[in-house]
Amino acid sequence: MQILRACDLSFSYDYTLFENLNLSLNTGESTAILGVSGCGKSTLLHILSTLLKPKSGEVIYNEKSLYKLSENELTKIRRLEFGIIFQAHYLFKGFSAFENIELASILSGLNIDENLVKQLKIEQILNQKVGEISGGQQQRVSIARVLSKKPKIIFADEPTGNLDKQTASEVMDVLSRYIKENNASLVLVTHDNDIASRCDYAFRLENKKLITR
Ligand SMILES: Nc1ncnc2c1ncn2[C@@H]1O[C@H](COP(=O)(O)OP(=O)(O)OP(=O)(O)O)[C@@H](O)[C@H]1O
Repeated sequence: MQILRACDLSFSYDYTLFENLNLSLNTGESTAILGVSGCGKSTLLHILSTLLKPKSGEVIYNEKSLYKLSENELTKIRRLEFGIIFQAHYLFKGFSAFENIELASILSGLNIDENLVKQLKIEQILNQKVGEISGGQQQRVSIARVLSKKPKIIFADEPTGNLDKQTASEVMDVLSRYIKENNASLVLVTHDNDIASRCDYAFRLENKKLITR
């Protein structure tokens, strides 16, 4: 079932990044976006996930045109229904990994999922302050934090960017299982063809459009 649709999106800074771009995301499915550095992948992800208004076009989520909603309604969707995994993790550095994840599970009203913690291999570092763990460990904590609030769509910018091949593949197992079990959707930006191949659909942002890889 379709959960999000981008219709005729255009965006430019001092030059056009994309024009009349269309994309549809379905529940239970994953989509990868590839493309050369600087082509606008992160910008597109920001537009799809409520963070940046397009110059023209619409993003329709559950039949609502996102950028026609009030800032309050948009914030509510972003906080409760969307899970955004950034390249910069925006974790609270002075808090432990556990406390960072706990903040998100409070939003979902659920306990921290111990299986998720195990699958992401972060049990050993839960009590360490985020400022004292590695970039790859922070990346996995930020994924646990996002999944703990049980989002309906996950928007992930290079979710495996800091990870070795084996750990990257395990993180993809976790994300894939999450969307199947929760009938959620995943859209991720990556430079890694192997990661893109693990998704149900893969597109390349090229010549201001999304083309099938
Ligand atoms: N706030 C901004 N103001 C002006 N230009 C910007 C801004 N943010 C990004 N850009 C420019 O827009 C272009 C697209 O950036 P974006 O981060 O979307 O690319 P990307 O495809 O995700 O790149 P990468 O793969 O290197 O992460 C880049 O040339 C970037 O310098």
